Amino acid sequence: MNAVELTAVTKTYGRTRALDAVDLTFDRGVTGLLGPNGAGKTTLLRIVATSIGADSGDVRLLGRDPHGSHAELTAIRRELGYLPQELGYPGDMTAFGFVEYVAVLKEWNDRRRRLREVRRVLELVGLGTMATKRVSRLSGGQRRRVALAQALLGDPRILVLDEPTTGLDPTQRADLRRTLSALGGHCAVLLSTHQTEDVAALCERVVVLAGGTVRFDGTVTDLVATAAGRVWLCDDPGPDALVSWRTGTGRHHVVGGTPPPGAVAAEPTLEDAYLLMLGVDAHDVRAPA
Ligand SMILES: Nc1ncnc2c1ncn2[C@@H]1O[C@H](COP(=O)(O)OP(=O)(O)OP(=O)(O)O)[C@@H](O)[C@H]1O
Repeated sequence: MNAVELTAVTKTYGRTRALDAVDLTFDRGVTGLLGPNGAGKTTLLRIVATSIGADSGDVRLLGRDPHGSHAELTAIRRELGYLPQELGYPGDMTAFGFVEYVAVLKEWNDRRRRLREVRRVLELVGLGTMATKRVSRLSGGQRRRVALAQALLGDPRILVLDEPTTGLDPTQRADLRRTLSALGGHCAVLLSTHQTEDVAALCERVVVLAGGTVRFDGTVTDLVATAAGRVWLCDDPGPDALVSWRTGTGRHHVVGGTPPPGAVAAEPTLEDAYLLMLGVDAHDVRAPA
């Protein structure tokens, strides 16, 4: 049994088909979800987080049906952590107060165990010394880490993170990568991001979504390999490049098209492979509802 099993999952908002017959399974390990704006990433994550239901198809989480009984849904949610794209903070709570509030909602009824767990997750995200600060007085990156802390309560078996690195500085991103890679040893970590370098640095597996369908599902190495021989460094922008730009060294990084004279083959990055796979207009490709 995989921790997450999605079969022919479809979700439509009005005339927009956000997900179109998606089949995916996730188990232990860190999976990165890439895709342009409007690809369906948040919709997919919200379905896995039991925040919304699919219109059709089958969703199994830890072998259970989230649309089954209330008891089944509660059992799933006890083992699930979710960091939404945006999180509101009620009132003028401290970091500790906010995470404890979520712990109460998650039915951590034993006060001593609850306080210990809140301290543990705040330490885990590096906010141990900030616990008594009001959330409204924290920086954007610190607030994002408070949001992450609540997702880590109870050491979940499924961890759903929607753009977790937004607002984090490089040191905090490195810390987050260390935390998530450790969690991936026993937990299905599913994260969406626009940062291909985070996926390249952290994820064993990458899923590319566009127009509500899965365009790629495999290892980062396999996705990068699809760009082999299609990326160059040269003095001029490529005449028919998919995309090219002048780098800090003064040479042009050219992705796709025919190599200009004097071009030297460059080692492709995950971002190059992603751009080549989707093309520049991928966000316009959408199945009609
Ligand atoms: N509540 C909603 N009502 C109407 N349309 C929605 C709603 N939520 C999402 N959509 C539409 O569904 C499609 C998929 O949206 P979704 O937020 O899942 O994409 P995404 O890949 O997460 O995008 P982004 O990278 O911009 O966050 C988009 O066309 C979006 O406009």
